[in-house]
Amino acid sequence: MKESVIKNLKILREKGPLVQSITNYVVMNNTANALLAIGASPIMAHAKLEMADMVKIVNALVVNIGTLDEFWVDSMLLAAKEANERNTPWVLDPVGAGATPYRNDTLTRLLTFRPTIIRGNASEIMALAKANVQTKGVDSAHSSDEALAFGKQLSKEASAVVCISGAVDYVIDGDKLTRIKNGHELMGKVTGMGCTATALVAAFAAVEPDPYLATVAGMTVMGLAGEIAARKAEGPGTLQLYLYDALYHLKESEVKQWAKVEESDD
Ligand SMILES: Nc1ncnc2c1ncn2[C@@H]1O[C@H](COP(=O)(O)OP(=O)(O)O)[C@@H](O)[C@H]1O
Ligand SMILES: Cc1ncsc1CCOP(=O)(O)O
Ligand SMILES: [Mg+2]
Repeated sequence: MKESVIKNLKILREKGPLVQSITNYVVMNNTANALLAIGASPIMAHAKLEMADMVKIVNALVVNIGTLDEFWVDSMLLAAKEANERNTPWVLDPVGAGATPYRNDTLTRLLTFRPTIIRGNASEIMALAKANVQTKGVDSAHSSDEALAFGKQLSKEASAVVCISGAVDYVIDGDKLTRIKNGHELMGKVTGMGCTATALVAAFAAVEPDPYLATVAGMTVMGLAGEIAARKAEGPGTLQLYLYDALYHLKESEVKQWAKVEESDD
């Protein structure tokens, strides 16, 4: 697993894939900068009139429903449909799933276009798997351990790779499971860390044909960069800044030494 992360980081930096995001107002700048820092090329685009043309030229797509509205939802559906038809990998970030019926209905419609990967926090994954949970807006009210069974169910039902993020990140592909124990609790104090993880996962999916390996690579790199940034940070503000530097400078030797990635049978 570690070797695959290292290989994919090298390929990503060589290829500089183009990643489109239809994402929320809160994180547009942060996720674009994180994509640049890791070596990808970001484009944020949500106009309905350019959607089909845009999806044709990108290497991966993020659909993040964080600040959805009726105009954006139309664009999201168009983009997801186009990506599905073209076999372009697309990653769904179900921000705030379970918070309102509008979010849940939109997610049900998006799922019909078969996301390649779904990355959410524990409450969001539980809500998507139809657990009867009350979520706390965009933040998780559950641990990733609590969501594991629901993540497995969702992966099978949606035929997608599912990532449940949290203190431990789980990456699930049907019966396959990887645990990633990197990251830092200060990451929970900066908005957009999950959205950034999703964007990185999309960048890896643009260069790695196996979405399971791409998700493991994206989440490992995010966790490591968060951990490295937290060593220098004095609080949430500096954590955000140091995260870009950590992504930019992340070395093969650091992945080898510090990645805590385990594939397991349960
Ligand atoms: N307590 C924690 N310890 C280590 N890493 C964490 C912790 N909480 C969040 N992270 C990391 O922060 C990133 C965002 O995860 P999360 O907070 O679950 O998503 P979201 O921002 O969508 O709620 C992931 O890379 C995750 O591993
Ligand atoms: C605060 C907020 N409100 C709508 S989207 C958003 C950002 C959520 O980002 P993340 O899920 O990565 O913390
Ligand atoms: Mg989130």
